[in-house]
Amino acid sequence: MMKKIDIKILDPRIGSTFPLPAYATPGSAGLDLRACLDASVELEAGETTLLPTGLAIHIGDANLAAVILPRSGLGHKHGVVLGNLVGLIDSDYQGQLMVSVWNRGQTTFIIEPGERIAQMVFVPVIQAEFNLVEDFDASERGEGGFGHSGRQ
Ligand SMILES: O=c1ccn([C@H]2C[C@H](O)[C@@H](COP(=O)(O)OP(=O)(O)OP(=O)(O)O)O2)c(=O)[nH]1
Ligand SMILES: [Mg+2]
Repeated sequence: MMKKIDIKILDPRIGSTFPLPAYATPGSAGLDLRACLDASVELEAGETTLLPTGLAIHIGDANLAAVILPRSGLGHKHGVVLGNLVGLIDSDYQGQLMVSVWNRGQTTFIIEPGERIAQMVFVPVIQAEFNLVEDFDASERGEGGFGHSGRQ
């Protein structure tokens, strides 16, 4: 199912020099986000930097959000992941989409203008209304967690 999401172009190069985010294949879950840069950025080993995308979206529906995730090739081969591990875009956020990139690798990584540096996935959200109770209805797990059931 496709859903219309309002998008604003903040940098005139978006839509010409740098393509708008688009699904690469009909089955893609993620839209690649590009670094909207004037010049390449050298990200030294261990360094984190915040990159602009030149775009803003307004999701405008509390039952939707977007998450920004690493690209697996960048993360696995180059150690370039996200400084916040996962970015969460609230449905009422109207500012520029920013990507925090962290070079957790051992070597400098050069980010070129327009490079696809992360991906964004729209996800359904349910906002909870808390129902205060003294005791929960019993469940099979109860309070067991954190490896409670062993490793095999
Ligand atoms: O990778 C990210 C993460 C967040 N945001 C924007 C959208 C999001 O709605 C807003 C706030 O993010 P979050 O709530 O995770 O950050 P915070 O540190 O709690 O900031 P705030 O006090 O503004 O909520 O920042 C991005 O552009 N990129
Ligand atoms: Mg917040």
